[in-house]
Amino acid sequence: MSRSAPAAEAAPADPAPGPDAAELATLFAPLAGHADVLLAVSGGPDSTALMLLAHRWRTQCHAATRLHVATVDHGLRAESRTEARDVAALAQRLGLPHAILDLAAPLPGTRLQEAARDARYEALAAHAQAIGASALATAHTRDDQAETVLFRLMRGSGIGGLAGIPAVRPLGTITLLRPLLGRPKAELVALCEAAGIAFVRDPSNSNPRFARVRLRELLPALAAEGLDAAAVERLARRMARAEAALEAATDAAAAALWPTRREGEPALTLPRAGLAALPEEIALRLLGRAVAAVGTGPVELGKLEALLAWIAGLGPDEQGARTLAGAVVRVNRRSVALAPAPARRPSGSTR
Ligand SMILES: Nc1ncnc2c1ncn2[C@@H]1O[C@H](COP(=O)(O)OP(=O)(O)OP(=O)(O)O)[C@@H](O)[C@H]1O
Repeated sequence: MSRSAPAAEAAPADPAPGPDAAELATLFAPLAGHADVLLAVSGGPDSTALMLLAHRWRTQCHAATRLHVATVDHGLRAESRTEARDVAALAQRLGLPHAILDLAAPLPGTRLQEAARDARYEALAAHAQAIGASALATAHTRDDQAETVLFRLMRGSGIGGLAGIPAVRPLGTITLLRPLLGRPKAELVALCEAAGIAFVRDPSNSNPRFARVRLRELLPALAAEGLDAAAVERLARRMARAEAALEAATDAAAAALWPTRREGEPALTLPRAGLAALPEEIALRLLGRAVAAVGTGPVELGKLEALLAWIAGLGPDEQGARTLAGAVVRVNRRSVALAPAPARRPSGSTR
């Protein structure tokens, strides 16, 4: 990584530009309900700004929440330890406890970015629990939100995926918070610079080997056509609203069609006519839940669409069976029955 400015002994400038006390109180309101919050700080500009702003919020708004900081050292680059120690030094100057976390196991050679992210969240969540923090805060920005939504659009995501990164979500037994999700990255970079704080720039963020990086390079051209981060974030908010309504409608359909189904039951049966009578989007979601409940987990939307189209295309007296994501789906005149697929099946046999 390259540093934006010398990792000097510069004390954070005060008073610094950025949100005032009232804005800080709004931004960090989701943290206020937790006695202890762990801040995930990589040393990049966004998370360095998160640490500065959260500290300012605590002091200026007299918040009672105790802040802790952790940096995950993935051990992938020679400089990573020094960078983690620089974050530790800044945290110390702010009076915040800091920990450097190593990964539990070496990372695989494939899907490195995804594997690193999963391992990072695991390490951060485990540390949060160990220190008694009930929430973990990351520094995702409006730019991250826009990038995620466009990336998912490119990958054929449905409404849920286009809802983007949630500002609050459960992470095991703790809560994951993203208080800066509505703020532009440029503002956070400017804030660090104005405060005289050095930050690191991860070279993997500009490595065109990664699809996300190639997409990021297209963003200025899209913004010039009006599809900027604010527009994408608005789309994500609307999608999140639609997603919540559709999930509620699916809950209602599930309650009507499986009123007696208990958690952990190995097989379930949906009335074929009841499924056919639902709006297609709700039928897809219900079928997706059913497959995930008896099979091996979430199903790709395209495969689910193909399954529903196959069911809908069967004549009233026709029957058949298909296997999807570890679930066998058997259709007869009256019902669509789902059961776990046997662990190993002879190839081609789905009946
Ligand atoms: N090495 C690290 N140590 C601590 N926190 C980190 C580290 N890397 C990232 N984070 C946290 O995660 C946030 C998002 O980082 P980044 O955008 O690089 O992650 P990502 O791989 O895109 O993961 P996500 O799926 O969470 O978006 C950062 O702002 C920071 O809060």
